[in-house]
Formats: sequence, structure tokens, C-alpha cells
Amino acid sequence: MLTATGLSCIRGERRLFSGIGLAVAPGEWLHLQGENGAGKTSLLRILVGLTPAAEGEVRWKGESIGALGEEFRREMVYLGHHAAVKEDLTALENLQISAALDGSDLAERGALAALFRMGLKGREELPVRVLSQGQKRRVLLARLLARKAALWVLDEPFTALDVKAVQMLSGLIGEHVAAGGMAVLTSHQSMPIAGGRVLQL
Ligand SMILES: Nc1ncnc2c1ncn2[C@@H]1O[C@H](COP(=O)(O)OP(=O)(O)OP(=O)(O)O)[C@@H](O)[C@H]1O
Repeated sequence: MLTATGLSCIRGERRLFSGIGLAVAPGEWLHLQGENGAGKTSLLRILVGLTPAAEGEVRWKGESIGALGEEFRREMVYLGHHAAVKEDLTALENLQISAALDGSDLAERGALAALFRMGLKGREELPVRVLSQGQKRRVLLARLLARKAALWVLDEPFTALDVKAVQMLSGLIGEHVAAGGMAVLTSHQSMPIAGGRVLQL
């Protein structure tokens, strides 16, 4: 379970938010909403431990994420708004390298299965620079399938995806949550996925 209490965030001279508390249990997902600049990305970065909160604490299974360190990172996947693929590497290489950087060993078979499920069959050996924007996003999203992480933290995951890919990703999040996974995501569109709650910033 992911919990946060009393979170506040200051950017430059501005206090973006304060007193934010949340809890996401297995089988639940949280839809973080708010206007442009409200602080959604800032909150996600605090939740995954990339930015320190001005006040408050984030806990994973009751332990502070700061104290857990690597142990927490292994159990979650964070896909940031500006997450990028490495343009000169193939889709397959990108996926295997990001797995290695996350500290897990991803066999080629598993990586290919994830890419095929994301609709990238026939594109796996091409340098990513020749793929379309939406296909590049699909390469990033394949990380969700390649890793068996309990917590998915996704910043605007539907950006650049076509209608079919949006449906596929909604389906994946739904399956993940139905199987006892957890997710926190930002999106300006509504999503018909069971187990969701909204947090308005
Ligand atoms: N490192 C920083 N230094 C100064 N200001 C920052 C920094 N990072 C973010 N901000 C500011 O904090 C505010 C919130 O940014 P953030 O990216 O969290 O918003 P958001 O809700 O995700 O917005 P969007 O919907 O446009 O993606 C913005 O005004 C932004 O300019």
C-alpha cells in the first residue's frame, strides 16, 4: 500500500500544494487531476522519491520510501511525462536496457512478448528514431508489461497514443488493478477503469 501524509511542495516562490494525503491499496488506482501547472507532475515525483517534499512523508507498505530506497524502486515503475527512449537503439534494446537500469534482468523472449503486446511486432529491431511518436510511447509503455511491478506511477500516459492504444492501455491498467496491482496516474481525460478514485489538486 502506498500512503502519503501532509505533503506540501514549494516551487520557486510558489507553494503549489500543502496538506495532501492519499492512500492507494492493492486493487485500487488514483486519478490525479488538476489544471496545467497545478502540481501533478511535482506530486508524482515526490511519490516516487525523485523530489523531496517540503513537508510530509510517503510510505510504501508502512515504511518510509527514503529508508526503503532500492527496495521501493524495484517494486514500482515510474513513467515520467518526459520519459524518453534512446533514439539510436532498437525498441528491443531500449526495453532491455531500461530493465537493466531498474535492476532486473529481462530475457529477450519476455521483452519481445511485451513489445508485441504493445503492437510493435515488426518494429522491434528498428532504431527507435525511425518510429512515430506514438510508437515511441508504446516502447516506453512496454516497460509496464516487462516488469512485474506492484505500483505503476504514470504521468500523462495517454499522450500521443491513438484511439486503439488508449483503449489497450486502459485495459492494461484495468487488468493490473484487478490483479491486485496499484496505480497513480495523471490524465486530462476520464477513464472507465474500475477501482479508481480522484484526487483533485
Ligand atoms: N524545478 C522547478 N523550479 C521552478 N518551478 C518549477 C519547477 N518545477 C515545476 N515548477 C513549476 O511548478 C508548477 C507545477 O508544475 P507541474 O509540472 O508539477 O504541474 P502539472 O500539474 O503537472 O502541469 P501540466 O498539467 O501542465 O503538466 C508550474 O508552474 C511549474 O512551472
